Amino acid sequence: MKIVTPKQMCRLEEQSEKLGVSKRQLMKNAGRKLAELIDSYCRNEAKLIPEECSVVFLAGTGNNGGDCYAAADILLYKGYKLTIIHIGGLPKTPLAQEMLSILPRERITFIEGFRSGNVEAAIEAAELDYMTIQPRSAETSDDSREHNPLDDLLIAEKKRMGLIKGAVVGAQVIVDGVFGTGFHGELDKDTMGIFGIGSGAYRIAVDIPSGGDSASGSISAGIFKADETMTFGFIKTGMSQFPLKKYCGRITVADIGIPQEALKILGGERQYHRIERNFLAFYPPKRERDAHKGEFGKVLVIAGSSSMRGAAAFATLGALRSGAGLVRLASVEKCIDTASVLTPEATFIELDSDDYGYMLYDSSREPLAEAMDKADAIVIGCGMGVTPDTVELTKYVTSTAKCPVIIDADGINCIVQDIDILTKKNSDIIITPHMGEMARLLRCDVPMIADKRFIVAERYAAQYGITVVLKGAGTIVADSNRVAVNHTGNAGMSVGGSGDILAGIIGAAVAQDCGVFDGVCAGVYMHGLAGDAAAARLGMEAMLPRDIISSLPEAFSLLKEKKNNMTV
Ligand SMILES: NC(=O)C1=CN([C@@H]2O[C@H](COP(=O)(O)OP(=O)(O)OC[C@H]3O[C@@H](n4cnc5c(N)ncnc54)[C@H](O)[C@@H]3O)[C@@H](O)[C@H]2O)[C@@H](O)CC1
Ligand SMILES: [K+]
Repeated sequence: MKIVTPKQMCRLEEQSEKLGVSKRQLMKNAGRKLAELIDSYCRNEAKLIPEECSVVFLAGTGNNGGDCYAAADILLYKGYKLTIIHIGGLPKTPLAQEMLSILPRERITFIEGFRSGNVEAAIEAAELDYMTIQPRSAETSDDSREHNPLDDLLIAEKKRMGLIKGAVVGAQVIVDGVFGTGFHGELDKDTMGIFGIGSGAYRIAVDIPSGGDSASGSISAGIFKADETMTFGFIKTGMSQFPLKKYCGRITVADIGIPQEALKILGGERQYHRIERNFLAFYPPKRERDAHKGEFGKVLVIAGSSSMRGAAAFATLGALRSGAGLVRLASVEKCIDTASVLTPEATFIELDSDDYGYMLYDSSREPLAEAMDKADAIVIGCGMGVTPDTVELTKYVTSTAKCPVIIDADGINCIVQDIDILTKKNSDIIITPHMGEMARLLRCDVPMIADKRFIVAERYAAQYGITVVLKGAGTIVADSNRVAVNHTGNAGMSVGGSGDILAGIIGAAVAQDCGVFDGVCAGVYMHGLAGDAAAARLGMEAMLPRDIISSLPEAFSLLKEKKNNMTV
């Protein structure tokens, strides 16, 4: 499924206008889809008739609010009880103003959900009064107090707040149309307060939950928490990322009539996708009845050290369980002893180690050169340690390999030591950092990466001409002109060892001639799908990385089922 950045969405809307579908029409269509969603929820899920349903729209000053007015126009004639709370002021965009102007004011309850300047002044004055004026003497009775006009304003303000609270608490549906793709910065306290009013209503966000950054997925404090988000045209990139994704609830994509032809405007730029069934049409490659092992790719895994033996075994098993024809593990003796018990199907190349159990460079070159020559994909780094020798080894591999190289874990830490590993490459390179490793690569803090996952992955991929797999919930795969986001996987996979398996699965997909970008996407998706199958069987708490491996057969069946049933 295609996803877009908010900027791309704006360009699509502009182009749509040029092609004859005006923004006004798009807003009307958005309103109609939103009204259909609300109507369907009330009738089919809440099992209520419109006359029993109170729908409260929280409408901001921009076009997101405009969508609410367009929806209200339709719901009103179906018989719904409607309240519109203006948040932040009255509409400012011409389209939203027009949509509001056609609503029959007498049939809708309108509430100002923002303070006027006078009220702000009254509150300030009251606070000042509270802080500076001495307590009145016992003889001064209330009757003798001078009438203060500010008191009237404060009473009116209390009443206004009471009205807002009453409307929200009594609603069956609350619709958040405060901010859409135009949001930036932080929510103000008033808006947060209104979002925070407790209510049993069904909460629908229009386009994106207000307070969310539709480009990056970062959020402001007090963001609207939706049960469902109806987004228009396409899912926005930020909605595929956490924390925003958590606040979207169920996501429905509404077709608002953007002409297919408008998409051509995005032709020359980076394309964004969600990885799903359609994306994996080529995967796994077909197995003919007379196929032999040589047809399904040879993966060379260079991994492990005497203190991290499991990592090498996991990467090897990940590759074997994902269809690779032949898998060779090059590692130190202790690691091979462990891996040969766990993965007898693999073959092994024993490399010399230093006194601490890490691979040595000089003596490894020759045996590796021969193995690299035969490989269709190389996985390097899992549990390898970072020493001057492993740095040299990684550089040697990327500068001489003739097939794609997947650099994981300590392989990435080696890049931190020597960027030549990426600049002097001889073939396609894929790096698979989690956010901590990416932060080390960029010499910055993890929160900086978390806030800008797309930008970071895209720019790093473009800068070095490589494929970046930025791991974490909503893993991003980026090369120089494409970005794909994964949605499979769960928190039970956040255990040491999961990443090694992913590197092996990607190695197998790439070795099976699936193409680098597509193969990487397939690997990321299958890893998550196997994790989901393991979590369903064992629970997120108890599952182990080895269960991801044992769930790979189920994941392949699930993928086949999805393809047969045409589900995502
Ligand atoms: N342009 C179009 O053709 C269409 C737009 N649509 C809707 O329009 C939305 C985008 O509308 P807008 O661009 O008007 O933007 P929004 O409605 O998201 O935001 C409106 C205003 O809020 C202000 N604002 C942003 N952050 C703020 C903050 N932290 N505190 C206070 N004010 C803040 C902005 O400056 C802007 O003036 C979409 O999300 C979608 O819902 C849909 O109607 C479909 C068609
Ligand atoms: K919204």
